[in-house]
Amino acid sequence: TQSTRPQRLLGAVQKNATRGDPRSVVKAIDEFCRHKEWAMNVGDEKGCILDSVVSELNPATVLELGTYCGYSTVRIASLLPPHAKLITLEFNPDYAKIACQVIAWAGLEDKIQLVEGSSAEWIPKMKEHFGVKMLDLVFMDHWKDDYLPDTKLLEDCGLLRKGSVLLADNVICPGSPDYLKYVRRSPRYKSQYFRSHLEYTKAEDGLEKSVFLG
Ligand SMILES: O=C(c1ccccc1)c1ccc(O)c(O)c1[N+](=O)[O-]
Ligand SMILES: [Mg+2]
Repeated sequence: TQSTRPQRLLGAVQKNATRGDPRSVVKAIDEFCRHKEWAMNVGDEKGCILDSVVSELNPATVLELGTYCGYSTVRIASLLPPHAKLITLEFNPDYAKIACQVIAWAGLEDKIQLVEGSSAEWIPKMKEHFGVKMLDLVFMDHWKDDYLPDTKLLEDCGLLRKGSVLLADNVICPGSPDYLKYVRRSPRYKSQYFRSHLEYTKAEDGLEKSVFLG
């Protein structure tokens, strides 16, 4: 039977990356997506912006919405301090199965908790089910129409504190106009746009970093 693109991406990791070396996993995926098959990872260019936000924040608790094949999951987790935790939610079971193996290849299972399900279902369970008190960083990279409702859900569930950072991928392409308007207009956020390009292409895209002011 035909393989899927995520399965081929995993194959490239297992062929070209070194077990236990997260940066080699990131590099193998970027090479595959740039030279073989495009895939919707945050990619190398926006990935460097992501790295700088994570390194500057040094978060203890990170929530990623939209795991896909685990590229940004591995990229973020490789920069976290020793006892920090990253919870990543993925709705698509086929993606989750691949991401689990990419995360294992990188040797980051101890830092990452991969949950299969919807953000709407799991955000309200963060505290009771994962023992999460507050989120220091939320990386939003799932369905673009869910960025805004999920942001309001994070607020309503009391998961954001003064200084919590929302970092949203694809605010231009494919775009999340309602989310962008909300965080840029709201007095409760200090928002900043990092201009870049859609992964592995010349199309404009960017990351929006929004600090919750409490
Ligand atoms: O929605 C798409 C998309 C739309 C159409 C075709 C392929 C992908 C997409 C494109 C780039 C992204 O970085 C990304 O995160 C997504 N996504 O699905 O979440
Ligand atoms: Mg994306």
